[in-house]
Amino acid sequence: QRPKNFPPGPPTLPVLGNLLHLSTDDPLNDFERLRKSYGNVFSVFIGPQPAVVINGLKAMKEILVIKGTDFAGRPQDMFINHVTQETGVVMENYGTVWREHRRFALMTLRNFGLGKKSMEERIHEEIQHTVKTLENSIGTTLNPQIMFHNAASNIICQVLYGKRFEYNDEMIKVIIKCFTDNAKMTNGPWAMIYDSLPMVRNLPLPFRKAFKNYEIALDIIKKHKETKVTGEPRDFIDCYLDELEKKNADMSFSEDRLAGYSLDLYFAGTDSISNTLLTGFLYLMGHPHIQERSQQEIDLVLEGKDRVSFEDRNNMPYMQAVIHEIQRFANIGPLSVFHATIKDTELMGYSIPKGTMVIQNMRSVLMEEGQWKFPHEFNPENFLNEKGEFVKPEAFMPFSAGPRVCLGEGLARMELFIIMVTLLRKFKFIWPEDAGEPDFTQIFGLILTPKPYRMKVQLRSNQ
Ligand code: HEM
Repeated sequence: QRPKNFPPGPPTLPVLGNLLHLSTDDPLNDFERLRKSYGNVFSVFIGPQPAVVINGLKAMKEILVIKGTDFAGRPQDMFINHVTQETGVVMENYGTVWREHRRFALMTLRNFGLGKKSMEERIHEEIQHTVKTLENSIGTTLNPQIMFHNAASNIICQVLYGKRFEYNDEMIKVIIKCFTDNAKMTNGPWAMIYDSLPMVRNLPLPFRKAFKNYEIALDIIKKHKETKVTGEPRDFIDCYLDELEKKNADMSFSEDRLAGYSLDLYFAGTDSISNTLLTGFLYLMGHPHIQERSQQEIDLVLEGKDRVSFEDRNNMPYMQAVIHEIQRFANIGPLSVFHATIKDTELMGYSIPKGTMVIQNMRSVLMEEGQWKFPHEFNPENFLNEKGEFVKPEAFMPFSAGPRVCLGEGLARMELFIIMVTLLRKFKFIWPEDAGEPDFTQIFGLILTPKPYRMKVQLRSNQ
C-alpha cells in the first residue's frame, strides 16, 4: 500500500511488490518505461519496501542539493548493510559516525596529496607499469581490462596501505575475488530475496557465502596493523590508527570500522576508475578523429615537457571535454548509491516519509534532452562553448552532488586526466581490423562495464 500522497507507480503484488516489473539484468530500461507512464518522480516496491525513483535534473537537484540533508541518509537493514557489518562509510546512515569518517577521509586524502610524495607522483609511478604492459603488447592485441584494474587498484592501495601490489599478489587476488563475488550477489536475486523476506535471512541459503567472504577480507586488512610504528604514518590506515590511539572518547573510530572503511574506499576507488578508462579507450578507438584531435592538443601543450601535470588541464580544453564526455557516456554508477530520507519531507508536491529509499536514475540526467547540445551522441562539443573553452553543464553529475557527493572526486579526476594524457601522448590506440564494429553496449551492475574488447597499440611516431 502506497503511503498518502506518495509518488505514483505500478500496482504491487503482496510480498513481491514490483519485483516482477524490474529485471535484475538491466532495470534501467524498466525505469525508463515506468518514467514514461508515471513521470519523473515515481515509486516502486522492492518486496515490501517502498522506493522513490528520481529522474531528470530538476528532481535530482532537489533531492541532492536543495533538500540535500533531508535525502542524505542510506537505506538500512538491507543485505549490503548486514554483509559489511555496518562498518563502512558508503552505506553509513547520515549522522555523527558518517560525518566524522567522511571528514577524516577528505582531510587525509588531501594531506597525502601535499605530502613528500604527492598524489601525482604516485599516479605517475603506477602508469610506468601500464606503459610497460602496452609496450609489450605492440605487434599483438590486448584486452586492457586487467591492466586498467591493476593501475586503479594500485593507486588507491598506495594511499591506503602505502604500497603497490604485484599483479599476481595473493592478498589482493583474494580480496578482489571476495568482493567481486559479493558485488554480483548484491546485485542479483539472492540479495532481493534477503531484502524482501526477512524470515529467510538466517537460513543456509547461498547469500551466507557473502558474509564469509567479507570476514576473509577484513582479517587480511587487520594484519596491516602488525607492522605499524606509532607517529610515523605511512598511509591512510596508519593515520587512522594514530587517531585511534589519541583515545578521544567522543570519536566514533574503531579498529573494526577501519577495516570496513578501507575496504569501502578500495572498492569505491578501483572499479569506478578502471571502467571509466575501459569505456574511454573504447570510444576513442571508435572515434579516431577525436583521439587525433586530443593528441594534437596534448603535443602542443606538453611540448618540451617531460610529463603531464594536473595543472596542465587548464590549458587543455579539448582533452577536458573528451574526459567529461567519456564520463557522461560511461555513466559508471547508473543508480548512484541509494539514498534514504532522514525525516518526513516533500518532493515536487509529494509526501516522502522518513526512511524511504531513494533511487537515482543517473542516465536520465546525463542524457536528458534540453540539457545537452548532443544528448545521445558521443561528442566533446557538449563541453565546449563557441570560443572552444571548456564549460561544465549543470547536468554533468557522475559524482553526484550535495552532502553525499563522491568523496574521491578529486583523486578520480586527477587519475583520469594524468593516465589518459600520458597514454595518449605515447600511444595510438586502434580498433583491430578483424574485430568487427566496436560494440558500445554496457553490462549492467552496481557499476556499468563495457563488453570485453581487445585493442591494438602503436608507438606514436613523434615519441
Ligand atoms: C570515475 C570515478 C568515480 C565516480 C564516477 C564515482 C561516483 C560516485 C557516486 C555517484 C557516489 C554516490 C554519491 C551519492 O550517494 O550521492 C560515490 C560515492 C563515494 N565514492 Fe566515488 N566515484 C568515483 C571514484 C571514487 C574514488 C577514486 C574513491 C576513493 C577515494 C571514491 C570514494 C567514494 C566514497 C567513499 C563514496 C561514499 C560517500 C558517502 O557516502 O558519503 N570514489 N562515488
